Amino acid sequence: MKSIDVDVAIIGAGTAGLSAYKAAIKSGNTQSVIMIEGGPYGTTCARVGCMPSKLLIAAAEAAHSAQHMDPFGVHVDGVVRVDGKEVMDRVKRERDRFVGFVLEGVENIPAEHKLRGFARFVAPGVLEVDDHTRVHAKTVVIATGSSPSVPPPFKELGDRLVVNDDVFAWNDLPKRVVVFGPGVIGLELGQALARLGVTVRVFGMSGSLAGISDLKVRQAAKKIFQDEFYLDPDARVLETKRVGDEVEVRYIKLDNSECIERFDYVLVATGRRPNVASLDLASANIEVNPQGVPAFNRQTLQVGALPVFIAGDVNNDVPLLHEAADEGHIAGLNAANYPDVKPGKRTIGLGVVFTDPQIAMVGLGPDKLEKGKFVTGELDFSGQGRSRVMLKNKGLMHIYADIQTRRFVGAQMVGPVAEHLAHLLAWSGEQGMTIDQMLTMPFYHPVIEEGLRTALRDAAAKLDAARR
Ligand SMILES: Cc1cc2nc3c(=O)[nH]c(=O)nc-3n(C[C@H](O)[C@H](O)[C@H](O)COP(=O)(O)OP(=O)(O)OC[C@H]3O[C@@H](n4cnc5c(N)ncnc54)[C@H](O)[C@@H]3O)c2cc1C
Ligand SMILES: NC(=O)c1ccc[n+]([C@@H]2O[C@H](COP(=O)([O-])OP(=O)(O)OC[C@H]3O[C@@H](n4cnc5c(N)ncnc54)[C@H](O)[C@@H]3O)[C@@H](O)[C@H]2O)c1
Repeated sequence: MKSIDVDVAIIGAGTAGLSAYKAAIKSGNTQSVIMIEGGPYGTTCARVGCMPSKLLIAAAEAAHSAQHMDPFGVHVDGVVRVDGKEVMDRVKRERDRFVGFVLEGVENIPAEHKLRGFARFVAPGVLEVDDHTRVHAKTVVIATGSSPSVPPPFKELGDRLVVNDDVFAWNDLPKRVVVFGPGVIGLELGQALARLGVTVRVFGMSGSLAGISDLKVRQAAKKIFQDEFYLDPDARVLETKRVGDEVEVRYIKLDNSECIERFDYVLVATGRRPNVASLDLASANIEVNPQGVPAFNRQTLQVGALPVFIAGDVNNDVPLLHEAADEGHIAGLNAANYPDVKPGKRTIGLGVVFTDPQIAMVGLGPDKLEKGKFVTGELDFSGQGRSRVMLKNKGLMHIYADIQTRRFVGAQMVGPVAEHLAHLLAWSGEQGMTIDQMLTMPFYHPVIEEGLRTALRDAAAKLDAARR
């Protein structure tokens, strides 16, 4: 077996790993860096995550718009035809373009900085890659990402069971798909498939919906999506079994009747699991929690006091692309500068679900705020001027403000252009702005941001009332 000595070893060449690599190299503080990748290059985001999902959603939105023009007095005379093969062809073509950019970047990394194979610890600071190379590293960055977590009973469905990766490998759209898990993935893909003409049922557990913790916002979202496709966030599924090339599901419908339906595929989107199992962390004396994830400092990304850092989905903290990139940067820099470990800049929480209407979450939700210490400014999008003009007037926005400081602390919403509203709010939060300061900002007319102002005004009035 070949043996090499390096300053920094990075396990995983996804978004976090590549970001760690760039930061370590840029630090100028290290002689040697190696980035180890076992799977295909290209990143989860570009290959089977953010980008292909948004491409499928874009096709779905085009189909939906074309089918819903009548209220404007604009009619499509004839049928709006969705060609599944063409839809999937564009998804894959454009996806490959995005992956191509990542591959180009990897290609430009010197060969001596790259190692192919799956790494695992065999001792503190010592990794074995497949069975060909032993790497002795002064510091290690773990950036191995996450994988779909599939509950065991679904595994009996064989090739009728699919996860997100499989959807983006389809050459054509199937006719009927049952989705388990109305989280971010299930809701985005479920709605997109439904809009593309696939018969879709989405089943969840215990009422949870796309991670929305504000019950009133969640209820508003549930109603909007239920008006469009079959969604039961608290489903009573009695049996799921394979019958020939189909899957039969017996369940209690929302109207309480029992029903049996057959589907081409079961899309399991019941959450993701950090890729830690095969790393053999125990060999490096790394203690882990019940999920197998080491305890780490979220400012430095350091694992305990060890020369080990953990970044991206694998640390199971905030599994989002921009967080993986930020964490990779901090981890890479600290690994290169070890033992001079410094806290890096973390930003306010920001999450967007690309459904229509979109769902967005910023900062803290009501579940994380102390009862009686905050007020909630509200906007119901049904009467919001610009949204109504565009017939996008569905949704609810909640803005949370701290009674003591009058500062914006968080927001949850379902509504039009939530991706943009959420950015304005996140940037305000980053600046530590009060609701009053936010209200001094300009608001054009007529724009959806005027709805944000309504919610801010409501919050300001409630803050005043809370003080009296
Ligand atoms: C369907 C879907 C849609 C998404 N949409 C969005 C979105 O719109 N916006 C957003 O912000 N986020 C989105 N995400 C989340 C986002 O994709 C992830 O947060 C991000 O890709 C995580 O990057 P990472 O570097 O941690 O992991 P990855 O990119 O998965 O990289 C990990 C790498 O480590 C490698 N590896 C694993 N184990 C080993 C080992 N032992 N040895 C060597 N290599 C190993 C893997 O092969 C992989 O290449 C989405 C995710 C999915 C699944
Ligand atoms: N737009 C985005 O930013 C975006 C898009 C997709 C994915 N992601 C990232 O990927 C992560 C994983 O997404 P996800 O949707 O797989 O996970 P998730 O944790 O968001 O949702 C999983 C859902 O499945 C439900 N569930 C669990 N077991 C179930 C069962 N047996 N039957 C039915 N429902 C069940 C849960 O209650 C939950 O609602 C997200 O947390 C997010 O960070 C982000």
